[in-house]
Amino acid sequence: MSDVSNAASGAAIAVKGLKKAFGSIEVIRGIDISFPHRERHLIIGPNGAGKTTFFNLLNGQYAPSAGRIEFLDADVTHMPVRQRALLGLGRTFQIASLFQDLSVRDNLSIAAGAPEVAARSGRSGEETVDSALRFSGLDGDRAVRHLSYGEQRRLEIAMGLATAPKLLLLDEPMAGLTQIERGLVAERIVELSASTGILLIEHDLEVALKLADRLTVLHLGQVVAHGAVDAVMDDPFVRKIYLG
Ligand SMILES: Nc1ncnc2c1ncn2[C@@H]1O[C@H](COP(=O)(O)OP(=O)(O)OP(=O)(O)O)[C@@H](O)[C@H]1O
Repeated sequence: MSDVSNAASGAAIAVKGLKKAFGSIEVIRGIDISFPHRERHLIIGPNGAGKTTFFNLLNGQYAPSAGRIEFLDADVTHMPVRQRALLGLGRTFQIASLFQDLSVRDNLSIAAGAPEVAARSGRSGEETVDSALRFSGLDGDRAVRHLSYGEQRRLEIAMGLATAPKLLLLDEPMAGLTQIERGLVAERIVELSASTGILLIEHDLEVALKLADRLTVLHLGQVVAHGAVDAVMDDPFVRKIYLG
């Protein structure tokens, strides 16, 4: 790995020796990395590099084959998804998990409902929902089934926000959106990062590179570059992977 990072202090999340195999195929092949608090960090890599698998390990959806994961200095390696979420490790809800017959506001209320959310945010559930609603730019009374695809993607991110995360994992939030909707989501992500750290997987580099503080490139289950955006994009190996 070529390390072009600036020294980072105080990790929000840190992994050591992380590996994940499905049967005999090792998809994550030994990742050591940490992400500081309050950073907008972009993760890129070719299809099949292991980006989504990496997120699934971070949030507890998959158990690692080896290695250790620390979130806010606590060992969460074997902690279930819900418990990590209660600690403040958020992941956007998928459209499939939105309640289509309920209103936008009711969906946000469900996301904000856990007592830990109020404790973490220091705000009432209603305030958290109002703020997530403003963030979404949506009419709270509309039923989710009447929203466009782009609006539902925005609600997905707002649902993540309504859990008052300390770190939010966003997996391809721009996918399937128009150019205008991508711009809106990018603006929202920048706003969001005032109160939470963001780890973002995104294929649309034109939009995503503009909003990232730092960048990590995964390739064949390993980190091949990590650090400031310009330095990583100038890295000869990264250019080779992307430009051939
Ligand atoms: N549950 C699973 N069982 C078996 N193989 C899996 C599983 N999940 C992922 N893989 C394999 O792991 C590799 C990495 O997949 P992953 O989805 O993490 O890559 P990615 O970098 O997110 O790709 P993309 O950019 O296409 O979304 C792929 O070869 C994929 O087929």
